[in-house]
Amino acid sequence: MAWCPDSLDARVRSAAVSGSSAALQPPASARKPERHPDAPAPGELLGAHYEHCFGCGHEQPHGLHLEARAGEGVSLTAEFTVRPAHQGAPGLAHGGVLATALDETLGSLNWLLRKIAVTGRLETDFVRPVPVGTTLHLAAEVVAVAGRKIYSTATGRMDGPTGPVAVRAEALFVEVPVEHFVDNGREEEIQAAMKDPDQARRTRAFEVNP
Ligand SMILES: CCCCCCCC/C=C\CCCCCCCC(=O)SCCNC(=O)CCNC(=O)[C@H](O)C(C)(C)COP(=O)(O)OP(=O)(O)OC[C@H]1O[C@@H](n2cnc3c(N)ncnc32)[C@H](O)[C@@H]1OP(=O)(O)O
Repeated sequence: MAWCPDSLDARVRSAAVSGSSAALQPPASARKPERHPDAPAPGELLGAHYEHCFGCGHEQPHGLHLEARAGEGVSLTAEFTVRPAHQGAPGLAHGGVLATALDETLGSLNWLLRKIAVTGRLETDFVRPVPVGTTLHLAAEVVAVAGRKIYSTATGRMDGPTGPVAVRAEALFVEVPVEHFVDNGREEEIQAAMKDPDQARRTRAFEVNP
């Protein structure tokens, strides 16, 4: 089938109105997210939560090297440039890589709440093919919080921050204690992380600012 921008626009509209699965609908008891008073100011870079993270780690040579910047409220932006290593079809980004970029961007939001949380559910709409060399302009926000459950949404646009939507996602993150990582992570990396003073400082920030 020939590439047709009109039908793509229709799909963007339908993705925006079709809604997500019931598991991603906040319950009636959900409340508005509250930006933590110690969250980075709008415009500030958030920094990596772990230097070897595939999404944001500076010391991860195979990673996406996403850098998120705090926005107003509980929102942020990030940019991701699709490199040849990210291909699925020739010259096009792999969908799993795009989902990773969305997952990382959504995960970074939890810094603004000062909560440690992991992805429970991630639903992704792939709306336009994304060629290698494209810079995706990602924008994400937390829409609701219910107990440990954090509901958030993200879009990735092409040709600038107000360009056409290429991917979008809705997610449910679940807040976890630090023990989630200590108990489940491979011993080798956990020990190294515990010995790293920078990692200890980042982790402590969450523990002393509940
Ligand atoms: C010094 C060393 C320490 C280092 C510290 C490092 C700090 C790092 C800081 C930040 C790291 C952030 C990393 C970001 C990376 C990007 C984001 C990712 O890719 S994260 C990886 C992918 N995700 C997972 O690996 C989760 C695997 N899943 C689990 O571990 C569990 O299933 C978990 C925690 C999600 C839930 O398990 P439960 O036993 O704690 O809690 P339950 O009771 O099952 O769920 C709580 C509520 O959430 C709902 N829920 C859970 N999963 C759901 C799902 N899939 N769909 C819908 N609802 C779900 C449940 O229905 C329940 O709701 P009701 O309270 O009853 O209303």
